[in-house]
Amino acid sequence: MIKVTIFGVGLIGGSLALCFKGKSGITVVGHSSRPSSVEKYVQRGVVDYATTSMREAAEGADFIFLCVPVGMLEQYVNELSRFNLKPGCIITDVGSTKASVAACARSVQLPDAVFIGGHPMAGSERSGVEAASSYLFENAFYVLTPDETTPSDALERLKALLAHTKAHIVVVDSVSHDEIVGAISHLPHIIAVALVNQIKGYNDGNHLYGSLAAGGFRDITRIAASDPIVWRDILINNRAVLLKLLKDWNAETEKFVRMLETEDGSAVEQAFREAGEFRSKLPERRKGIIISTFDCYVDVPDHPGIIGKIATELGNSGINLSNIQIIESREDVPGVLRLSFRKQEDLDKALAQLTASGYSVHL
Ligand SMILES: NC(=O)C1=CN([C@@H]2O[C@H](COP(=O)(O)OP(=O)(O)OC[C@H]3O[C@@H](n4cnc5c(N)ncnc54)[C@H](O)[C@@H]3O)[C@@H](O)[C@H]2O)C=CC1
Ligand SMILES: O=C(O)C(=O)Cc1ccc(O)cc1
Repeated sequence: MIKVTIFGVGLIGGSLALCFKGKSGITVVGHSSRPSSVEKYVQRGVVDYATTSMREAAEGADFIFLCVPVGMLEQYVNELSRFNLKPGCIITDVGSTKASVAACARSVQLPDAVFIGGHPMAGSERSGVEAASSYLFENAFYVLTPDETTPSDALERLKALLAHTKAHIVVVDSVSHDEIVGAISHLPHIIAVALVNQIKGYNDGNHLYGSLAAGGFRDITRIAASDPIVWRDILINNRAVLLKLLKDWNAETEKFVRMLETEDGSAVEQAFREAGEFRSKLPERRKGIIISTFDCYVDVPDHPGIIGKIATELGNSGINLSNIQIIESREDVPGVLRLSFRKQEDLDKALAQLTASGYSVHL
């Protein structure tokens, strides 16, 4: 039996557990310091076994995944170094930053064990085991950050296990990882939060800002709803990279200030043209780090059970719904449901199915 231990069975740890559980020869063990969480993991069928004992979870494990907030990773690595780990045990993490945990693992004596940093570049603004899904990493990139001391057979064993996630493995050095992911994920999260808070300030004076900000504004700021603790740790940990990126960001917004002050319409045009051109070349079909959803809106009569009815109808037709939400902003119809899908194909199927069942559906 291969024992895979997960510390921090939340969105990412829970999703990994679901990818491995039930696969032949694998037993998944979850750890939490809270007894009520341990019970919940087993009840929900996310792990085969769960314990509040770090030692029991770690000892005998072939693979250990650290899936806790970035600020806790070093503490966990230090703690693991005090246990009798199984010879050949692979310790990996899923933190959104890689350089500091790699440096910590290098400085700590981990007899018989090998540390290889990791970062599944998929997730969502949701958190906790309730949001975990075995499909989360499918077709996404999964970065591994081995260094020159990493034994190649250990890297291959980790890659073989991660094949269960159906993600595409990419090997990058930890410092480059933090620079690139800082730019494409951490900076956008800061911008989304700053933008929402800017509008929140205006809304305190006039509530029309919030009312009219539905739709597109909600979409581009979805990631502003991400977990505050997880993001506190990521931003503080990657602060050196982010301070440089924020300076560059200020320079970009300054360019717009100057274009508007000087009424330079052709410079505005050029900025949109350049951005559009680069954006059109970005890979479209691979799941990116910031995941888009494919949405449609359904007018629904205001009666109990309607959400369940629609969800069941889609489920029975094999259509994977990723989110369902009641929208209150439209007053001209009895009720509107926003249905979100991860794939265009599922959205297309849902449109056909619900229209055939007599619902009024719009994009
Ligand atoms: N949220 C996302 O989309 C992604 C997150 N990550 C990384 O994965 C790790 C876990 O993030 P999520 O699964 O999103 O978070 P989560 O909040 O869903 O899960 C965190 C887990 O760590 C446990 N934990 C242990 N000590 C904790 C402490 N001191 N404070 C808070 N929680 C503690 C929690 O009980 C929970 O089970 C983080 O390092 C994050 O940077 C990586 C890829 C995507
Ligand atoms: O919700 C989204 O689209 C994200 O951006 C999720 C995410 C959060 C943190 C990561 O390190 C990787 C992906």
